[in-house]
Parts: sequence; C-alpha cells; structure tokens
Amino acid sequence: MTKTAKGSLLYLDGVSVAFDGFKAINNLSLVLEPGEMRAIIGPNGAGKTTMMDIVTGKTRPDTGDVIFDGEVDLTRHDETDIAALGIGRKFQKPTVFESHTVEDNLELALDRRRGVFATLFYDQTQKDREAIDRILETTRLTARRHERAANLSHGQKQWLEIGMLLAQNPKLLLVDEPVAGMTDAETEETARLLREIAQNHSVVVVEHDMGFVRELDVKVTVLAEGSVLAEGSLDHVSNDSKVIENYLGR
Ligand SMILES: Nc1ncnc2c1ncn2[C@@H]1O[C@H](COP(=O)(O)OP(=O)(O)OP(=O)(O)O)[C@@H](O)[C@H]1O
Repeated sequence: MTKTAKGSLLYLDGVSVAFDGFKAINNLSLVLEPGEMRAIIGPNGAGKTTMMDIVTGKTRPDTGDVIFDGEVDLTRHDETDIAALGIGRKFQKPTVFESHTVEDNLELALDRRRGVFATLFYDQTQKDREAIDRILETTRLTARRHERAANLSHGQKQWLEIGMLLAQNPKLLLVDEPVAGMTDAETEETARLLREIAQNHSVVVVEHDMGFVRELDVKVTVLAEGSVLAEGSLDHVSNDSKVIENYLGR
C-alpha cells in the first residue's frame, strides 16, 4: 500500500476498470481529505457511477489502489463490509418505505446499524430518540415526523433517505444526483442541508446541476472518459478549456 494515502479519508490512485474491453475508469486518481465535501461533475458516461461502485465494493477495479481512512484497502472488502466500515451511499432514486412514517423509516435505519439480534430485544432508548430528533432537524422533517413517507414531496423523500444514511453514522457519504427532480427551493435547501452535514462527515456529491454545485461552494472534480479532466473551484474548472470542450460547451 502506498504511503501517500496516510492522512486521507479516501484515496484512489491509478484505478482502472474495463467492461468488455471498454475502459469505464481509466487511471483515475483522487484524494479526499477527512471532513471534506467534494462535488464530482462530468458528462454522461464519464464514469461517475462506476467510481462510486468501486468505492462501495460493487465493482472491483482491474488495477489501482482504493484506500479508505488512510489504511483500509477497499478492494479487499465486499459491499457489506464497506458499509460497516462507514461508507454510506444514497442512490439517485429514493428508496424509503412509503407506508411507514418518517420516524419509523429513521428507526429502521438505526436498527440496520444495530443488527437483527439486538433489534429483537430493542426498546427505543433515550439515545436513539435524541439521534432521531437530531436527524429530523437536519433533514427539515421535524414537522413531518408522524407523516407516512408516501405523503412527502419528492425532495422531502430525498432528505429522508439522506437522514436514513445519517442514522448509520457513516464517516463518508456518497450522494448520487440528490437534486434531480427537485424544485428550485428544494434544491437550494439541499445545498444548505449538505453543507451542514459536511460539518461532521465527509461527503462526495455527484451532480449535473451547476447552480446547485455553485451553492455547495466546494472543490470540484471533473471526470471525463474515466479520468480526472480538471480539479479546483467551480470557477477554476469552468474556465478550463478542456472542461469547456468536453462538458460545459456541449
Ligand atoms: N456493468 C457495465 N457493463 C458494461 N458497461 C458499463 C457497465 N457499467 C458502466 N458501463 C459503461 O461505463 C461507462 C461509464 O458509465 P457510468 O455510469 O459510470 O457514467 P456516469 O458518469 O455515471 O454517467 P451518467 O452521468 O449518465 O450517470 C459508460 O460508457 C457505461 O455504458
């Protein structure tokens, strides 16, 4: 394992993966510092989802280092292990339990962390109640606590699912296109919400909505054809001729 991963939260170096000879990820290197929020942008097919799949153990890279928390070689772990190590992922489409209340959804997420056996003998503790209160507050859902998830707006369902991730207290949250389909007001609120979450967690956000990425106000990595095309502030990458040619100018 390379020494340079030390001190980083997520370290990808020289990562490649090919599907039927097509390199979806091609010598990708990326370093996330502890406590950092990073936005990943790039054209369709750039490899953003595949990169997340590699980090979460869904896809094994053909080559390269994928190191979590400075020392854990993620290529040696499966998806369940990686979730338990503290990497939570939110997919684009919300998958909340529609017929359950908001609070029950969060409780189920806490249960998942606890495991099946403990859950059999489970009585909601003061600590859990506090955790749920905190998450409801963060996700702007306190007033909807007893509402069935089916009755939430699309944006609120996305926030609830982010809350379910928080219930598992991950060190790193991977969030895939959180604002797709949201209203402008929900999009703005989501940027605020993620910035709050990033005060205590590291976050990687994949998103196409440039207005939202601007609101996040974090370092941006532009992927194209499976590699990093540019990295820096949104203004910096937006003025990069390669980025304009491959992505923004399209
Ligand atoms: N399991 C697979 N088998 C074959 N090809 C795949 C597989 N997964 C991804 N690909 C291909 O790899 C490339 C990268 O896809 P990926 O979904 O990672 O891109 P993306 O940046 O997430 O795109 P989008 O913005 O459209 O979600 C695409 O050309 C895709 O067709």
